[in-house]
Amino acid sequence: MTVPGPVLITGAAQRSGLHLAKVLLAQGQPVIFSYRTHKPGVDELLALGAVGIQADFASDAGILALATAVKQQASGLRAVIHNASDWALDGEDAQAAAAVFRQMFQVHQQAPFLLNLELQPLLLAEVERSGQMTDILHITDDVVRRGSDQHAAYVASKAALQNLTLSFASRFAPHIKVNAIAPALLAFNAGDDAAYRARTLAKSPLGIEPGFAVLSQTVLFLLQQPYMTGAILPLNGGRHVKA
Ligand SMILES: NC(=O)C1=CN([C@@H]2O[C@H](COP(=O)(O)OP(=O)(O)OC[C@H]3O[C@@H](n4cnc5c(N)ncnc54)[C@H](OP(=O)(O)O)[C@@H]3O)[C@@H](O)[C@H]2O)C=CC1
Ligand SMILES: Nc1nc2c(c(=O)[nH]1)N=C([C@H](O)[C@@H](O)CO)CN2
Repeated sequence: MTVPGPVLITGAAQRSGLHLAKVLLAQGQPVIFSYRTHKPGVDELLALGAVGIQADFASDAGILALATAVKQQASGLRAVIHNASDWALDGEDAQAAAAVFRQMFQVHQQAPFLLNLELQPLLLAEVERSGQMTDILHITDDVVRRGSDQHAAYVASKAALQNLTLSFASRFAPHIKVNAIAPALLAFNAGDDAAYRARTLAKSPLGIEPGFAVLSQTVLFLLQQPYMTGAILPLNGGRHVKA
C-alpha cells in the first residue's frame, strides 16, 4: 500500500492540533504541522516523525512563507486543516479593538484563504497520484450562530471562515472537498475558574467537556466520506437546541 501524502495541520503545538496530529501519526498518516511558539508539543511531534515548520500568520509574508516551506517538503498533500486560532477578547478602546480585529482577520481568514490558494496544486497532485479526493477543513466555532459580546472580532472572523468554506467548496469541486467543523466547548483552558466552567457546561443539553478526541473523530469522519462538501458540522453538545 502506498503512503499517502502528508496532512498539513496549522497551530499544532498544543491542545486540539497536537491531539489530532498524534492520532493521524498513529495511523501511519504523515503530518506536516505549523507552530508559532516552540512548545513541548513541537518536540513530541518531531519525535513521532512529523515535519514541523515555524510560522506566524500575523503577516501575509508569514503565511506565504509557510506555503513555500510546505512546497519544499512535499509534492502533494492529502489534506489541509486550518486549526490555528487566537481566542482574543475585543480591545478596550478603538485603537486596541482595531488591532485585535486585524489580528483575528489574519489568523482566521487571511491565513486559510492564502494557504488554500497556494496549496491547491499540492492537493490536486495528491488526487492525481491516489485517484482519491483530497480535503480542506476549516475549524470555526459554534458561537458564530449567536455572536459574542466580548469576542466580537474573533467570532466575526470565524463567521467569515465559515463562509469561505462555501466558496472554496464550490471553487475546488469535484476533486477537493472543503468542510468546516464548528465546535463549542472542547476543553477548558488552565485559567478557567469554577464559575466559568459551570456556566459554560450549562450552555449545552449534553453538558460535558468532551476533550479534543471528539474533534479528531470528526476530522477522521470527514476525511473518510466521499459525499460531503460545503458542510458545517456543529460539534456543540446540542447548544443549538437549548433555549
Ligand atoms: N478549545 C475549545 O474549547 C474550542 C476550540 N475551538 C477552535 O478549535 C481550534 C483548536 O482549538 P485549541 O486547540 O483550543 O486552539 P489554541 O487556542 O490552543 O490555538 C492553537 C494554536 O494556534 C496558534 N496561533 C494563534 N495565533 C496564531 C498566529 N497568528 N499564527 C500562527 N499560529 C497561531 C497558537 O500558537 P501559540 O502556541 O504560539 O499561541 C496555538 O498553539 C481553534 O480553531 C479554535 O478556535 C472552537 C471552540 C471551542
Ligand atoms: N483558539 C481558541 N478558540 C477557542 C477556545 C480556545 O481555547 N482557543 N476556547 C473556546 C471556549 O471553549 C468556548 O467554546 C467556551 O464556550 C472558544 N474558542
